[in-house]
Amino acid sequence: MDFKQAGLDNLWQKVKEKLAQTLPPNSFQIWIQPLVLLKTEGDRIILGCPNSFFLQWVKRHFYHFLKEAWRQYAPEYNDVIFKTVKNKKKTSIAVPQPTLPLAYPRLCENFTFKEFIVGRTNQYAYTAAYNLANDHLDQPIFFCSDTGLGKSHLSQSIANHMISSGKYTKILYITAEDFTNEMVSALKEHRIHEFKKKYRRDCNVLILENIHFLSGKEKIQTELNYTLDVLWERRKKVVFTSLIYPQNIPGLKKELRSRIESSLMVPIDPPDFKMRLEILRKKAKGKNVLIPENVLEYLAQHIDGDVRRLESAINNIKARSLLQKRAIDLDLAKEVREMFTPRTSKINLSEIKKLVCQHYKINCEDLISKSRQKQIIIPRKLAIYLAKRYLNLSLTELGKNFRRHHSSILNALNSIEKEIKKREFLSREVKYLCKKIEEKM
Ligand SMILES: Nc1ncnc2c1ncn2[C@@H]1O[C@H](COP(=O)(O)OP(=O)(O)OP(=O)(O)O)[C@@H](O)[C@H]1O
Repeated sequence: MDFKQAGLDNLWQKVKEKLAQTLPPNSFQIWIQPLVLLKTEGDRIILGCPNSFFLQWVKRHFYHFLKEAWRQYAPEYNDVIFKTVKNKKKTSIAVPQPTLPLAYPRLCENFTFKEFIVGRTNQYAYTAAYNLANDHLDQPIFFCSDTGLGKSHLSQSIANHMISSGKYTKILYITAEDFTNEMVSALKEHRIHEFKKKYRRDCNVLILENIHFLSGKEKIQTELNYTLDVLWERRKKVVFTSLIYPQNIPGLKKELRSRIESSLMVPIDPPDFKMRLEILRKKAKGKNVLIPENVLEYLAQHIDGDVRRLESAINNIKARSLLQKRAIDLDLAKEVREMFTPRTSKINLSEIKKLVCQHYKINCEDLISKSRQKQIIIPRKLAIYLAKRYLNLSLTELGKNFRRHHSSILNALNSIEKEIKKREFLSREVKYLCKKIEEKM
């Protein structure tokens, strides 16, 4: 018998017993039990993992626990190294497949149903999400709203709820952009089968954010079509989010559009005064900051739209009161509110439009016309871009001001940003116009 190995096995047993007391039973069972003590190399312990996914996960989440536990029982070992072992020692240990949801690393733990303020404008969205998370709804959901109105919060609440209920495993939460990147690298690295398996066979719940990003990406759309067919055939749950409805997403192939349109279409509108007040109250409480009711009401009255603005108002109130040692009163609230309303105080939309039109020698009416002439399209897109940049108007507000649907606004913003990056001449024009605007501010 190899005494050194026997001693090591003994130590490993103790390390595992220690971890069994420290870690949640599920985590221990799934991630520590399958590890195999391979050998030592100098002051390093080498542990074997069943596959590379497992290895990455354990390294990321349990490395410090393992290192500390080893140090406690055998201080001569300073480090823990992981290696994959292909079936070598498998005979002695049953290796469970990782059953934890793959979504864990990407979810924000505060995005829960409990933290979500429900009111007139998002009641339907909340109810749909809650029912899907509790398995009372089979249909896919399509959450649609302008930015910062709770699409990610609700879709992640579904995932967080499912995880904590323990009923669902293999929840995939991913943005359409990451889905695209993952598919492109899978193609390049000849791992497309693995990719397909992950999204079609190994997935019980797919939450795909920002579907509008797939605009014009035909290959990805085709892959997603097949994936959705398989998931629906297997009665799996699917959730989409987007800034715009499928019929308004430019460059969305009709096959994918029709599949997505079979979902429950769920809009989320901007919060009304009552909800804004409630959101401010709750966020202030969450940040441990005591804000008088009249200040909260003032902020709710004057800061609307995007909920991120409300969160930021609370953060700014808190920071100013702490750093400048000031009382939280209406004066402070007015200063903070100013930061969210530059459009009324300094530069406004008509000045931006006028500046662009003067520069390109066109008529201001052309900006809102239907003209597709090149000499009009570029200034129009630039005016939209500058209005977004300096006035932080939402897509809906921009749409109203340029007499366009907000999907066309989104399209204009995406394409002009690309063109500015690509064309040196245009980038110089933008710099010049920005300088002119900033001089007026
Ligand atoms: N009803 C609500 N109650 C509490 N917090 C909310 C609510 N709606 C939004 N929020 C908060 O506002 C912030 C922005 O929300 P979220 O990220 O979900 O928006 P989004 O619609 O996904 O935006 P985007 O389109 O820009 O990704 C988050 O911190 C979220 O917690």
